[in-house]
Amino acid sequence: MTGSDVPAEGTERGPELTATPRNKGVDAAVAAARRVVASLLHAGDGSAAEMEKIADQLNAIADHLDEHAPAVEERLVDMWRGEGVTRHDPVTGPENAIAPPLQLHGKEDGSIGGVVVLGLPYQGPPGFVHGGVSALLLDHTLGVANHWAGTSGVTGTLTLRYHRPTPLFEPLTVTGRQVSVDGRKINTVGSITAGGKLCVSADGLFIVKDLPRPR
Ligand SMILES: CCCCCCCC/C=C\CCCCCCCC(=O)SCCNC(=O)CCNC(=O)[C@H](O)C(C)(C)COP(=O)(O)OP(=O)(O)OC[C@H]1O[C@@H](n2cnc3c(N)ncnc32)[C@H](O)[C@@H]1OP(=O)(O)O
Repeated sequence: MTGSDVPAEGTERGPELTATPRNKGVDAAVAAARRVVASLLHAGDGSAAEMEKIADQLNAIADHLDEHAPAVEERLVDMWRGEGVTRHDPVTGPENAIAPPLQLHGKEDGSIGGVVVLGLPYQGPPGFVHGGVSALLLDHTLGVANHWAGTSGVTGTLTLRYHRPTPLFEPLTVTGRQVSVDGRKINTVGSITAGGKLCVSADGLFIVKDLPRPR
């Protein structure tokens, strides 16, 4: 989604809970990489594009990046710097080309939400979003909803109901809300809707567990 789009009903903007992609540095390179992933899939094997040359060019880019990368241990510490939002996760991370990315905002009623459009790389059934991708979006969104509510945990059980196929190429509203905390057990719910219609609902049991950030 771009900044000029109007958020869908029920996702009025509140505090940002996820990193805002920058239009420079690694974020810009990652945005280009996302575009390459989608373009390759769109082109397909029947494309007249010079794929061998493209493979060489992409490998040269990866070689250059690897040559200048820090050690993984160092990078892990860097990724988890601070206590707030992450920039590397596979759902919202502007540094992660796998992330759509979804941007989430906290709302006054304690819930969170965001709007995202998914393209061909996220396809499951013909023209629709892969069920596992919906699960990824919801697992993370419920996790961030817990963070927003003040008690975080790891996913113990995530139950999903797929009510109707989730469309590609249309704005999807993803929401999450912490319902209750009982000792270490956190109950959290969420949904994905398209055009006001419920596509997927999620019910999660998260367990409070201290996983220290790498330092
Ligand atoms: C993630 C936090 C990060 C914080 C960072 C903050 C930044 C904020 C920014 C952004 C938010 C990030 C958002 C991320 C979201 C992504 C979430 C994920 O992908 S999490 C990865 C997938 N999940 C795992 O890998 C868990 C693996 N499982 C375990 O580690 C354990 O099994 C664990 C902790 C779930 C339970 O183990 P035990 O030994 O600590 O606790 P026991 O004693 O077994 O259970 C405690 C109680 O909970 C129930 N329980 C445990 N597991 C259950 C389960 N799977 N389902 C139902 N109940 C369960 C038990 O029956 C017990 O209940 P009784 O007290 O007896 O009533």
